[in-house]
Amino acid sequence: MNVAELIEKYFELNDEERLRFQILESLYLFWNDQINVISRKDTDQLYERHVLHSLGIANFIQFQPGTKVLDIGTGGGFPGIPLAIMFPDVQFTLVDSIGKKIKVVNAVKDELGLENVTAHHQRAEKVKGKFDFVVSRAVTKLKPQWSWINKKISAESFNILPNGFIGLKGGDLTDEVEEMHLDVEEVPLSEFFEESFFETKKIVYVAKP
Ligand SMILES: C[S@@+](CC[C@H](N)C(=O)[O-])C[C@H]1O[C@@H](n2cnc3c(N)ncnc32)[C@H](O)[C@@H]1O
Repeated sequence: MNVAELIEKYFELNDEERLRFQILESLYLFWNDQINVISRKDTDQLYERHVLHSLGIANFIQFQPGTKVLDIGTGGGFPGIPLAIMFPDVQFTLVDSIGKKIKVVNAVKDELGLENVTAHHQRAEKVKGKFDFVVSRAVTKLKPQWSWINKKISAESFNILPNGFIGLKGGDLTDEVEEMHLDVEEVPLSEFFEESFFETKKIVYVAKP
């Protein structure tokens, strides 16, 4: 199954989106040789393990045009870059505390001509401004992430779900969820995607109280 087929199994793509997703592979192969942003054993699984995984969020919520999304600990741009391809009218801010990863994000963004992405070498705790949603994948436990970002989530919601945090996580989350002392919605990605990789993967959603 080629790239477009894997993504188009689940999402309708227009020509521009399809082309951008196709170009991603050569961009990440080139950049990953120089700066390790995705595990080298995973590069042949880029579309399933990184792109489709990131797009789990697009199955959970269709962001409205004008939504502002912050991706904390984006690494080489996950989930921010695939989401920015899928939602061209949504503004994405991608941050990571490691500068060379942001160099890769900026190169990918420029090659794809993604005008809805800005990327900064910055710690999540230091980001200024307000966002409708904060997203992340594989950064740290929920509680510290929530403490970094909860005051950066705007109180006025205009999407189908209240503003909040949407994370991509794996494994047993019982302890992490308990220590949050807030409602945490857990949605298995196997509800959306049939590939076995997603059997243990989840979306976690915390609405701003
Ligand atoms: C395991 S990587 C995941 C990268 C990417 N989200 C992905 O799924 O491919 C975790 C990333 O979080 C970044 N990170 C950790 N703590 C951070 C913080 N306080 N602020 C910004 N980035 C942070 C690290 O530099 C690293 O790039």
